Amino acid sequence: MAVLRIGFLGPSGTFTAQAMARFYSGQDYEGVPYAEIPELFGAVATGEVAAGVVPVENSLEGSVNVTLDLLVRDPAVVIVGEVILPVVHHLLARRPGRFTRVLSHPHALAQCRAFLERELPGVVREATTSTAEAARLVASADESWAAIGTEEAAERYGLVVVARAIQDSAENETRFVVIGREPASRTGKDKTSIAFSLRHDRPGVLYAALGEFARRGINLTKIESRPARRSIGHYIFFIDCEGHKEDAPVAAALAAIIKMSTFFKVLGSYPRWE
Ligand SMILES: O=C(O)C(=O)Cc1ccccc1
Repeated sequence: MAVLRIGFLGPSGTFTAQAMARFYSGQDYEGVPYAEIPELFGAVATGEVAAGVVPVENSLEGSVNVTLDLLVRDPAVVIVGEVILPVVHHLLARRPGRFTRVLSHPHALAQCRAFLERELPGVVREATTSTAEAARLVASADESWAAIGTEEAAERYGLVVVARAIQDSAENETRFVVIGREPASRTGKDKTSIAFSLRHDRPGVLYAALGEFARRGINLTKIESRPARRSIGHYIFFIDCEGHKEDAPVAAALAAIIKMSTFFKVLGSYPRWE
């Protein structure tokens, strides 16, 4: 049988690669790196890869907006799984010394803000598409450049760890989603993600929408609003709740919310990460 091809935010050595390894542990798969999240969604949509792993939210920095926007807009892609991982950042360089520039994914730079202000004041911060891409670039740049990333990236690109665990909070966690084309089957320990926009025609519509979950005793694990990419005042709400969309209480709550919405999409029902 052909090996399962799984796309991930690459190159090798990213946190997303760690998430993929956890999700697919024990399975025969080949990781296919993509430098950009939109490219990876495209590869899943066309079937170039069987599934893909992308970061979606971080406990310090919040959502990865591009992932949320693509989950809403891409009609071919659904969430089929999730992975939550602790994230530990290291400062990587060709050798210890004085640095003039530090490269990383914008979320990694933000998660290490206190360290950078304290230890590397005035050093230029440069955003890259991933932490491993930063390490890859630093490996062939001037010795005064450093990257923030994983230990795997240091090994892979021939860098050393010059400062360990530099993130602002020890509790830093990132949630990744696994995306595919076919919905995941029900396991009994599932979660459902939805996105919707509410009618503006009466007061209290968000309250009413939340009430559909509350009065059925359905636990919410996330709520967030994003601009609907129209004028100010138009939002898309993202809600994750416990249960599968085919469980009777969840199905009834979703049916009620559809009636209040101008836009509604189930992003996926999938096994909860425990
Ligand atoms: O760049 C990476 O390594 C990623 O996988 C994205 C990311 C960046 C920062 C924290 C968690 C995930």
